[in-house]
Amino acid sequence: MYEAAIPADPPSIPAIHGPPAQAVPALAVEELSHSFGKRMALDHVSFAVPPAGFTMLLGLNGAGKTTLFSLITRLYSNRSGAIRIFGFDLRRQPTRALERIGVVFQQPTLDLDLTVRQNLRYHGGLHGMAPSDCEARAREELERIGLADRADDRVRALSGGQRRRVEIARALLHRPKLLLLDEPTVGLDTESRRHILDHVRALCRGQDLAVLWATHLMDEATDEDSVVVLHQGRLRASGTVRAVRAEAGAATLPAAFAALTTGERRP
Ligand SMILES: Nc1ncnc2c1ncn2[C@@H]1O[C@H](COP(=O)(O)OP(=O)(O)OP(=O)(O)O)[C@@H](O)[C@H]1O
Repeated sequence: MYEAAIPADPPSIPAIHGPPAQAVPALAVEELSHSFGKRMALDHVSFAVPPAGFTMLLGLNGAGKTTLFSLITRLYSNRSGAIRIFGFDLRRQPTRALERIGVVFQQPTLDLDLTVRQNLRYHGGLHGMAPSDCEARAREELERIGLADRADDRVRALSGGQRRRVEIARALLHRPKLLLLDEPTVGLDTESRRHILDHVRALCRGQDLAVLWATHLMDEATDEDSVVVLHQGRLRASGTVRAVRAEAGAATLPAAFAALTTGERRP
């Protein structure tokens, strides 16, 4: 009911005269804070993810990456600050905001005793997709990840890397425009890691998709990426890899990251 009072379109109408309108970010996080008791997991964090392209969310253990994902997916509700997805405020327009995102959580969430197809159908049902559309999309995404021939196998029979790929296919089933992945390569061998990363980068290029990929593995970032660096709940840097390197006065991203995440909280 609350949503009916809100304009259907995000606030990005370009002016006919005047400066060109900025593209609405896929994700805008504004002054976001979150505490667990006295522990501040996120402290006035602000950054934006461009509407298409690959953004790495970099942070050591405990930086606040999972807490941030939990707030963006509404597992927790934010009491301070704002989260906008393609201009839709998550608190005021949750349906419009959430339908635009797909999520791969840190912990695997497939039902191991259901088949691949049944897992995808279940997700499509939750998103209100018509069964025929859901079937067609499942076929499309399974073909894209090279697992169409495993659609009727139980997930339990798949390798760790294959399960991750199914989770990515599932996250994309309802055609989101922003894909969030929380440490999606943890626990995978080098080849599976590379395969998953290459797959998501290709999606990003070919599907006009914005990706936010949380990791603490520096070697997963490239010079073309945008990065957001979190440390102990605070934003330490955000922007292109080049800008972040320049800000830290470092020659490489790992060196910049080390410089930005050393020591205690900045005042
Ligand atoms: N449910 C919770 N209850 C209490 N404290 C929590 C809870 N979840 C996270 N924290 C704390 O919040 C801080 C941020 O944790 P978070 O899991 O968001 O970090 P992270 O960057 O995802 O780390 P990791 O890479 O280890 O998953 C940590 O100090 C953590 O101990």
